[in-house]
Amino acid sequence: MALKIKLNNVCKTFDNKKVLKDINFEINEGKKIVILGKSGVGKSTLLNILAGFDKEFKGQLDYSEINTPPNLDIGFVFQEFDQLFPWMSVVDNIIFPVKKKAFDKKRLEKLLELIELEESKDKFPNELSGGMKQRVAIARSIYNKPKILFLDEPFSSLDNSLRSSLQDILIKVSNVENLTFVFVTHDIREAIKISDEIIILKNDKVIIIENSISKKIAEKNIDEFDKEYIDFYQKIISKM
Ligand SMILES: Nc1ncnc2c1ncn2[C@@H]1O[C@H](COP(=O)(O)OP(=O)(O)OP(=O)(O)O)[C@@H](O)[C@H]1O
Repeated sequence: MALKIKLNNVCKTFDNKKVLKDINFEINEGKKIVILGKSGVGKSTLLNILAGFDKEFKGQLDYSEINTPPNLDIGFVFQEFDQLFPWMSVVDNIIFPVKKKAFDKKRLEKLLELIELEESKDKFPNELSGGMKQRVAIARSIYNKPKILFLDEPFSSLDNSLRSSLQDILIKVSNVENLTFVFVTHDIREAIKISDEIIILKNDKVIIIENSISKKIAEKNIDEFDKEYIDFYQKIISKM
């Protein structure tokens, strides 16, 4: 059996305000999924429900081949740069979730190389840039080989060139590790670049689009695809 998360009529209300209404879709193993939508549409709310942080919702959420989260079957990367422990080195932050149970030196070395952290491994968070902190957060979230990784706008506070290099690292890591991930963003360009499936969210509406272009973008310059695809997504969002 393969990993599957199935949402059935998921609804969420805050103070009588319906934020999510009858959301239905599936997350399947190996997929790189982006949830795309304007600010305030409920992307983080949905991610928190999927990751098991918020249990107060209506509807059904079925997990196959994964223990109902939150637990170490999932990894989570937040937007904020302060998600690392300031009193721990890069290495200690990365191995923290499983420190006592199973420290795996080879695993650590592989991740430090893959996420380009070798030279910073003994530094502390206050010696790192925002981009470096987010790289450490990614390394920590996947050290234990979670079955699925959730990322909530992890690069949105970075400038464009740094953001692009972090996207490249995420693509590389997810290919090498065969990661299933769900990534929230309001940036169409980012969504097109890193996903193979885009879920466009607008309250009670969800449109799912297979993103065959992402593989081509990995080899070419995204600007070559800008006009056609960004116009396409903008039209969909404005019509929803
Ligand atoms: N704990 C809460 N209590 C009350 N309202 C909330 C709470 N969390 C979120 N909301 C409201 O739910 C709506 C959706 O918020 P959410 O953060 O999920 O949106 P988002 O699409 O992730 O936005 P952004 O892109 O700006 O982060 C917003 O109107 C927000 O104010």
